[in-house]
Amino acid sequence: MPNSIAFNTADGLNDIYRRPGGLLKHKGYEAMVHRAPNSFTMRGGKDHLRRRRILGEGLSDKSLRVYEPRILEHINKFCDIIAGTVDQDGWSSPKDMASYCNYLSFDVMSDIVFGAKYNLLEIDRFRYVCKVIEKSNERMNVLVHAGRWATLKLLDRFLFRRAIFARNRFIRFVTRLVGDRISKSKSVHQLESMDVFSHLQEAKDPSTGHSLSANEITAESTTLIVAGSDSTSTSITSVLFYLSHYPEVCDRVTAEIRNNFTHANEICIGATLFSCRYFSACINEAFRMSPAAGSCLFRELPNHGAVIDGETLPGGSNVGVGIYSIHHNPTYFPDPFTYRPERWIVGLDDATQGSLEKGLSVLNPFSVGSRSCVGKSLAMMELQLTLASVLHRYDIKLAEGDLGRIGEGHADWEYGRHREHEYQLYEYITSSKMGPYLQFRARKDQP
Ligand code: HEM
Repeated sequence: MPNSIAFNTADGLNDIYRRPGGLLKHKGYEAMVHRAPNSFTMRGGKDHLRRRRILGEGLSDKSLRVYEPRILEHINKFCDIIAGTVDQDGWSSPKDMASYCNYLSFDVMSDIVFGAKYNLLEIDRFRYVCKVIEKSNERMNVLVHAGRWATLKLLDRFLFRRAIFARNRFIRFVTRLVGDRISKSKSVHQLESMDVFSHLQEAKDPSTGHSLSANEITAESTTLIVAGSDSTSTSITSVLFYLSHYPEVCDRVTAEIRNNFTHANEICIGATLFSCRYFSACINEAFRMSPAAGSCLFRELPNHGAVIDGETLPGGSNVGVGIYSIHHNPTYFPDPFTYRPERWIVGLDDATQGSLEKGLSVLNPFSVGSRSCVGKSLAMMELQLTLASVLHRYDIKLAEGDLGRIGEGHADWEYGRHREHEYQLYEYITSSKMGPYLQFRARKDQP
């Protein structure tokens, strides 16, 4: 795109995303609008701020405390299922974490957003939804980044026939989901049923007193499912990929979790989990290495132009920072393609306060500023609870043979995909992925 410039510096990140007043998202985001814009696709302005405030309530710390027990139920089911039947040494059969984490995240998101129990973890019937979201995003990604395709309707239909079919299937699924939720809201008014949808239904515009329309509520809740499930699943699989490829790191973080929680049912969001510094470092390092949304999130400069990272640029240009790129910039992260959680803890390895601050200044898997991820706390809750529960209950190992190689790069693949110890993600707004295939064994010293 000749009018778009990507920066790869901390100053660029600040000038673009933390700018007072914010920059508009670039026009390509409009390609994602269906029926009504939502907080993700709105380019900016007061409407976006209002919408974001409403969502913020549904995803506030207070709401998350209500959701936590429900999230833990899904996670416990996930833990039971991944262990499944075991061989004579107690190891489960290899499980594809990409699929199981997709099911888990979808179950959590549909429960938290709609109060719906689809139980993809146990039942096949609705698993197709994860696949159609991914397929549909292949096309969306092209439309967002190269909007002109959208105007070439015949070509669009020809090239993306299957993606369009997938999108229509997803829309039919969501229409039914919303319909079910609306009928439920007429009969149920208990706290247990609280979900993000109920916040959207109850919200009123403070200036006009108007509620959101049915189309707006649908658009908003749909985007939460799409934005929230795939990205969280990728982030969980990514940590599991690195732990299974760096056994000494895995041993260390497992010991930390087991030393801090005697029983798995003690695991919850709170001071003890936050005190597990190595655990947090493992998550940060996976976010850095394989961010779920790794591309350049373009913003449009105002008509009068702007100075970005010392460069004067004309109005209308698109500017952004590639999240994957800056996470691998050696200025901020020496030896950027090695998974090294120690870099996030001062005093361990060669990490100093200065190097830590440098790294933190550009670590942005959730983006930064006024358009950063509104679901970050929910995502972190699911991610931390899932990983801590798995590590507490199970020893893990990579499947043997070719199965264990799935998700890795290969020396004879093209440059950039050649690193065996790098989890391979494929950018489609969020990411698609395969593997890792892991085996689980109940820990021997089970308390
Ligand atoms: C680890 C998991 C997640 C990651 C890595 C992630 C990442 C991101 C990123 C990078 C953005 C900025 C996108 C852009 O500017 O185009 C974003 C925005 C957003 N995310 Fe997330 N996200 C995650 C989980 C979630 C969850 C669980 C939800 C819903 C509950 C969610 C809802 C949203 C929404 C609505 C926006 C748009 C916010 C706005 O523009 O004001 N995300 N996310």
